[in-house]
Amino acid sequence: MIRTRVKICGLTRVSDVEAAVAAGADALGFVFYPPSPRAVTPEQAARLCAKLPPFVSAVGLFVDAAPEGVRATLDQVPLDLLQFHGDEAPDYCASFGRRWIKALRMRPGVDLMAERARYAGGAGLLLDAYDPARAGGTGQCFDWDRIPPEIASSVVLAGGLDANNVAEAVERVRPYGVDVSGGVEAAKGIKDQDRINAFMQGVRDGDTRR
Ligand SMILES: O=C(O)c1ccccc1N[C@@H]1O[C@H](COP(=O)(O)O)[C@@H](O)[C@H]1O
Repeated sequence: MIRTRVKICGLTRVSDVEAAVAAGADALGFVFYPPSPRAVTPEQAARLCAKLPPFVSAVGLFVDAAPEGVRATLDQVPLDLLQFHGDEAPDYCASFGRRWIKALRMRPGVDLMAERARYAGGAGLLLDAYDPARAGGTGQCFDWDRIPPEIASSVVLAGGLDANNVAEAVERVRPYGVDVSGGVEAAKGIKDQDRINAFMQGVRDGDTRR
């Protein structure tokens, strides 16, 4: 059975990090985008990462950040992977000497095959809903049928996932991984252990059907 990887994003509290790890998350996301209600400082993120087990990855999320800001964050936080969620160019993404993924917001008309070729130097693509007013973390789904079947197994699916829809998402899309933020929260930036556990159960249910 294929095991869909899970990233839980937007962690701001040690207790939420512990709950996500205990539930079996593969990766934890830390938002370095000040306008987000889930934003953390490098100092906070360093504390949150301090007790991560060896096989759980720390992912840093940036949105069109100044390169010196990304570098300063990397000096303080042991990030395993960078997630670029804005309009960053491939050369920018590759300039930090760290593994990275590119988030693509599913704008009308986006050509995923062309974008995949454009960002081929990265570790993968994350697909999120498009909202012209917000950079991400919108809690909205997009039409999963827009994902070309030939790339589905390599993408991370995001956008509006929660315990109620993630099993269907995994079964239908068959992605490499899923990413969730709002769907496991009690309030913005405050995760809920029961929702995390229910989400993980949904992923496993989807895995048994994919
Ligand atoms: O979480 C945020 O606040 C955020 C801000 C700016 C860009 C991306 C953000 N989060 C990412 O958005 C997607 C979907 O989140 P949700 O599950 O719909 O709430 C996910 O990749 C988060 O990492």
